[in-house]
Amino acid sequence: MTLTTFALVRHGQTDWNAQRRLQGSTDIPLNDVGRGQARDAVDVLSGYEWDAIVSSPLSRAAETADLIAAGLGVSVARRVPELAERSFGPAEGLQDGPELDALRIPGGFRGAESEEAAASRGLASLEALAEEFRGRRVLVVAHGTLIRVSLSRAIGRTLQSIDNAVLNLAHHHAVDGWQLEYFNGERVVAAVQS
Ligand SMILES: O=C(O)[C@@H](CO)OP(=O)(O)O
Repeated sequence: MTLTTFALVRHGQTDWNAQRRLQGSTDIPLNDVGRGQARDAVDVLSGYEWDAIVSSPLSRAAETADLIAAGLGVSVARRVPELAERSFGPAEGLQDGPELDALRIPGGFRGAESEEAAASRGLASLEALAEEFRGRRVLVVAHGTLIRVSLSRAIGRTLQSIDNAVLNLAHHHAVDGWQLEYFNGERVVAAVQS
C-alpha cells in the first residue's frame, strides 16, 4: 500500500489564543504573532516537497495556509469544511474559570459538538485526502482539538504510524494525553492509510 504523507499544521496565534479564550467555530483572525509564525513555518517546511495544501475554512487556518502556500510557491488546493475546529457552543469566547466550569459536562461542554462527531468528520476528511493524494505529500492546516481528536481516533482504527505528527504553531497544548509539539525541525509527518 502506498502511503500518503501528511504534515498536520496547527494555525498560528490569534488574540483569543493569546488570551486563552476558546474559539471553536468562532472565526477569529490571526494576530501579528500568528502571521509571523506562519511565515517562520515556511523555513521549516521548505525542506520538503509538498504536492498540495488544504485547510480548514476558518480564517485563522486559511490565512496560515495562504501564507505558507505563498512562501512555498504551492497553490492552496481548497478549504475543507470538515477540518473546521470542533464547535464548543456557548463555551466559545470563555477562558478557564467558573463560567466555563458551569458549562462542563462529561466529554465536553453543554451545547458543544461531541468529540465523537468532530473526530469522525476530521478523520473522514483525512482519509479522503489520503485516497485523493495517494503516495503524495499534503500539508493540512487545521486546529488543535480537531487534529488531536482525529488522530486519536485514527490510532484506534487506521493510523499506521505517527512520526512527530503535529506542527503546533501557536503553543504547546496537551489534551487527553496528546501532546501537540512545536515543530522541532525533524520529520513532521503522520502516515495515514485508508
Ligand atoms: O478553538 C480553540 O480555541 C482551540 C481549542 O483546541 O483550537 P485552535 O486554537 O487550534 O482553533
